Amino acid sequence: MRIEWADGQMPVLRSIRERFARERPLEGLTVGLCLHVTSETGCLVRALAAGGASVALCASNPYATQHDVAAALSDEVEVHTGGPDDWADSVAAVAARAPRITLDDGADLLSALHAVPELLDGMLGGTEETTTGLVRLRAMEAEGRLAVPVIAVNEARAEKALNDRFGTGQSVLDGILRATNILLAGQTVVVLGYGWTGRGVALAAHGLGASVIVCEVDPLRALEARMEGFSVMPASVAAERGDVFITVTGGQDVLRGEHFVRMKDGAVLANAGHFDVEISLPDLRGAAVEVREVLPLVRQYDLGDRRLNLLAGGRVVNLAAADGHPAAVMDVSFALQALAAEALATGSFTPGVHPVPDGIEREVAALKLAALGVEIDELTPAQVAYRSLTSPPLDR
Ligand SMILES: NC(=O)c1ccc[n+]([C@@H]2O[C@H](COP(=O)([O-])OP(=O)(O)OC[C@H]3O[C@@H](n4cnc5c(N)ncnc54)[C@H](O)[C@@H]3O)[C@@H](O)[C@H]2O)c1
Repeated sequence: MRIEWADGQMPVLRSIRERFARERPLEGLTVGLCLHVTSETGCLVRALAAGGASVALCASNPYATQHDVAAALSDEVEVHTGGPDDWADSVAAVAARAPRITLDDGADLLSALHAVPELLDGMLGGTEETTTGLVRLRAMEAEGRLAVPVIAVNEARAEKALNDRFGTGQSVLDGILRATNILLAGQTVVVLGYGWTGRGVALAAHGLGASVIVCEVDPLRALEARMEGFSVMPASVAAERGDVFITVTGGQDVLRGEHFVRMKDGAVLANAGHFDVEISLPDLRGAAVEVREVLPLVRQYDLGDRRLNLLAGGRVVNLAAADGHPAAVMDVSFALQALAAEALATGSFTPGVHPVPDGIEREVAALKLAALGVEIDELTPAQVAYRSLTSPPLDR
């Protein structure tokens, strides 16, 4: 049922699945997937299978597997979802199928294939869903070890604009609200880090009626935040004003002792960055006279004269306290994945990391607009001709 529910929220991927079923662009190819095993991934698996692929799936993170989804998919395709102890075996089992195309979230499958070079024979390439995976793959490329093309889905404009901004923006607040049930309207929310993700969090908090303060270390990003209507100030000043603090920088110790001592009684601390090092837990523990769990996902640090409330132990709050990105956002990510797989099957790429071809970005955006019932203009032939002129005509 969960996959059917996600399918209802993923019209772009559904339309690609329907086209794949007619055109069968992946006919006869084994496609290996090492992704979070979720209902949205189930929809991607079905799209690839409709395109003629023989799909083998393992989990990119054994802790995030939705086991009911894995069980449902195992009736349709090959599924290897090991637990934490035998997770590496499940990745190796998919690698052993010698997939011609891989879809990774963290580069584990492609790394496993590179460990057995004969498995790379005839490989068309892979796609990568996450920053961490691209860091690994670029390191392999720099060392001359990356033997196949990889399409960097994670860096697509559509992915940044929709997934990081709107998906993370909404789901981070969802996590905070589920954990605390506070009213955000009228509160001051401090967003630390104004990248794609931080601006999504700021936008969502503003939309719920909060006053938003942004803290940055990059002058250009800080300027953008200010021009987009947010207050900008150093974290040490924001510490005294905020009711809710959200770190989303990718760095460490963004909130630390010097900030905790300035915060108001009852302040809420949440992290949306990848690792649980953005809020200094050692500093919080060091400053506290007492620590207690006040709600299932809320740990309260009593500093003597004030109490600070840490959500989900400082882990990424939209996954730890909510359900991560909505299916409608994964629709765009996985549409990019499906079309990137098709591009690898039908095109010719050289080994190395490649951006998502512009045509795919445009196709996904156009399909998403169509699903939303939005029409846009097209350039007239005269406008197309004008754009190709090297200098504008002097007379009209
Ligand atoms: N929770 C999710 O679902 C989710 C989704 C996407 C990304 N992320 C994570 O969020 C983090 C940020 O991702 P991004 O794509 O926005 O990155 P980004 O690099 O575009 O933006 C990070 C911003 O933080 C700023 N920054 C760095 N250190 C700072 C500090 N000490 N104080 C204030 N600002 C600081 C940087 O100048 C930059 O503008 C990463 O850890 C990423 O993995 C989480």
